[in-house]
Amino acid sequence: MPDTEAPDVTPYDALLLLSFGGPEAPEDVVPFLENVTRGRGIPRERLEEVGQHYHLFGGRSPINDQNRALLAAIREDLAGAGIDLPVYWGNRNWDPYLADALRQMRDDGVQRAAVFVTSAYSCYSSCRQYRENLAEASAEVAAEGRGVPALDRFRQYYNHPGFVEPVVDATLAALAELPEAVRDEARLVFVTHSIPEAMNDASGPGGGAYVAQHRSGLGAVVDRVRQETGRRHDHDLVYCSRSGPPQVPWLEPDVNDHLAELEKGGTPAVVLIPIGFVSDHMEVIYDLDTEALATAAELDLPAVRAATPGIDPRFVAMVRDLLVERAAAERGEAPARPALGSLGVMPDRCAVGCCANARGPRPALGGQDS
Ligand SMILES: CC1=C(CCC(=O)O)c2cc3nc(cc4[nH]c(cc5[nH]c(cc1n2)c(C)c5CCC(=O)O)c(CCC(=O)O)c4C)C(CCC(=O)O)=C3C
Ligand SMILES: [Fe+2]
Repeated sequence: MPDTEAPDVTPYDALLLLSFGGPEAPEDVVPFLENVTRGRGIPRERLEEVGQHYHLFGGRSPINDQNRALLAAIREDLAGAGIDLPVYWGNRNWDPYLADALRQMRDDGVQRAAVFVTSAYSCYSSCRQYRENLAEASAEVAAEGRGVPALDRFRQYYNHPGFVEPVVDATLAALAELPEAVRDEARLVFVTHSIPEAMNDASGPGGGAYVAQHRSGLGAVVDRVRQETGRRHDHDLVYCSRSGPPQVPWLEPDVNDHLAELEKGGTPAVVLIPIGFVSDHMEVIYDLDTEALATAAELDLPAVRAATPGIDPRFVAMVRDLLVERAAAERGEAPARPALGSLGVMPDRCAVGCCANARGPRPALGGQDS
């Protein structure tokens, strides 16, 4: 970039990619599931079933390779913008673990890092739990007596144009794959991870943010699709990957049940849009591509699954935009904060009590009280 100056990322001297992690070999599957579900009361049968999903794909989750690709793309994007910043990667549930990433950062002399989490929405699982992970790993590394970098987690980005625009294009591409005769009447079925109703009720600063954010974000997608096609497609928000004991209510309807209802009601075709996922996780390749598409085929309902953002250049550039935005804010400036839809921008630091942990308060970084 000869003519433009590199954006200022002071006070940051590193970027950290924080993700879920996944098994990479058959022998990893059980220990991985134990890490995920420790103390979360998930029935044995559900764990065995989910283990089978992983074994169907050779015991290897796609998520770590997707994060390796994202890491490479972020590094390339930052370098292309003239930003010279090391990028680290750590997971909640599998190697490379978050605490090891923080140790490496400490050893490399990192003082203050910005944190990008591979999860776009507010709820305990997708937001506060990561903030607890940051607090716990920081405390673990700090206890070694050689310091630990300060960590600032980015705001939620479900409504950032860099997330929404790739979903719009993926929806248009999926519509184009449907037979022309049914394309105009195709229903847009947005899918996200189910969570317990109580977790949704406690999500965000005022409660209910998980569902509200999905509705607002998918509304922006539907509007943009209409601009491109001239049609406002009927649409729904439905759920996949329900877990937990049967007596605990989770968000419904399940995507498979919903497809059966749509078919009964005469819907001629559907596009499945995994709006809750930033890349093709196991939930996408198993719950949607394997299970839901099989349900649609049984129903004789034409269905196409839209792509996730993955390493779309706009999604990758969004990470840089969030970095530059947050750096400016931390320097006391008032940066532009792009956001689509009706709900506005989420704060850089979560409100006190936001996305409460059902099992009681635990230390969490990135809050107004941390
Ligand atoms: C909201 C949400 C996201 C989206 C936000 C984000 O991306 O973080 C997400 C992502 C993911 N969830 C994943 C995997 C699992 N989630 C589980 C369990 C659970 N998820 C929950 C919620 C979420 N999960 C909840 C409320 C539970 C019940 C237990 C608990 O209350 O904690 C279980 C245990 C078995 C089961 O119960 O199904 C597994 C194996 C993977 C990796 C996939 C891969 O390998 O590609 C990813 C990206
Ligand atoms: Fe999950």
